[in-house]
Amino acid sequence: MSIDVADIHYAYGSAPALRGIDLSIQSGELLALLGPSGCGKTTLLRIVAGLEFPDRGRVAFNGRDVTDVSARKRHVGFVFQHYALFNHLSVFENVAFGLRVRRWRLRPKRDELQRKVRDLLDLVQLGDYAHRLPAQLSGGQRQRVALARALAVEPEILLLDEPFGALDARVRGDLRRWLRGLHDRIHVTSVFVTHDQEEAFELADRIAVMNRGRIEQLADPQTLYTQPASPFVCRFLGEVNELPAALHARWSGHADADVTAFVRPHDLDFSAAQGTGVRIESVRDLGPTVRIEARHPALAAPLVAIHERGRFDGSGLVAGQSVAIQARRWVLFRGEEPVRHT
Ligand SMILES: Nc1ncnc2c1ncn2[C@@H]1O[C@H](COP(=O)(O)OP(=O)(O)OP(=O)(O)O)[C@@H](O)[C@H]1O
Repeated sequence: MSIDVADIHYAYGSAPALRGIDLSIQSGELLALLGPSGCGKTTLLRIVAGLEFPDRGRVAFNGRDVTDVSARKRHVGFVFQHYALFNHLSVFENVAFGLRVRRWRLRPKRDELQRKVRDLLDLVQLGDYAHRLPAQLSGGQRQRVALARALAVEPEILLLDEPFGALDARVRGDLRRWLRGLHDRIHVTSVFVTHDQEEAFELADRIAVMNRGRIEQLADPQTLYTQPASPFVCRFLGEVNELPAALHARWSGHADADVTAFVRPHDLDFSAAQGTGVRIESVRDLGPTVRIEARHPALAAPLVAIHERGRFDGSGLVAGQSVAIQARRWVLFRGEEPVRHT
């Protein structure tokens, strides 16, 4: 089922949270809403769900206007960061709950309900845990129960709000790969909220980067990374060096004084060279890579390069060494506007 959101505005009292959101999500797509805390991700998700109603704008599912339709009638499944499973009910009963409370016409018969819940538990790989209580599960297992419960009513849209936010990094990584695999099998149109760019990149078909109630850019991960639409998007996607015109003119061919080159640490190279005025301040061993910070007399912030270990070993780069800098890739901005490569 496709989702179309048009010109959505929403304010909490007099404080605007969404300021003109347009977004089209294709049927079967997995879309991430990515952005810093407070940018409006959750509010937008709740409007799609029907838990909030916009001050202005429309929401449509498969072309049908649902702006004024209640959450109950929108047939969407939800998973939240702290999903309130019923602690006194078994895993099986938690998943069955959504089916038991359906209107009697839609409520499955006993055998069918058993089969359905079993199938769902197998789908989330918890078939052997049906009789356990939530307290006897790990955090990751609990989130999978929450997902099975959301899927039980066969939603055509699945909405996930930081579903793995409360879990440790390792489990998060495992669960998001698992969720991606699940989505590839069941293809339910899904929207998930995250402030973690790595999570968005690994999971999503497309990512909407939000900032202060607006979408700054909507694109697939690769386009977002290689052609960020604004300095904000570029900074939000990870650490980046910002080099003024005079410094990068040599590589970029842009002598334009207003242009700034944004260079990722792994696209910046340092090499030992005398008399450049750029000095290494610190070298930090990160295992497979080495993080090197250098001080340029014209820049307030240190320049950061990340070198692969193979390239670093034997390079003679140590604290105090004077270095030449070279960028392999960059994106240019003139103020807030991207400058396209010619
Ligand atoms: N119930 C509320 N009452 C008043 N203001 C609210 C309420 N909920 C959210 N806001 C404000 O609306 C803005 C958007 O909030 P929202 O929760 O949508 O952001 P978010 O991007 O999901 O943030 P986070 O990543 O921290 O959850 C924020 O400035 C927030 O302070």
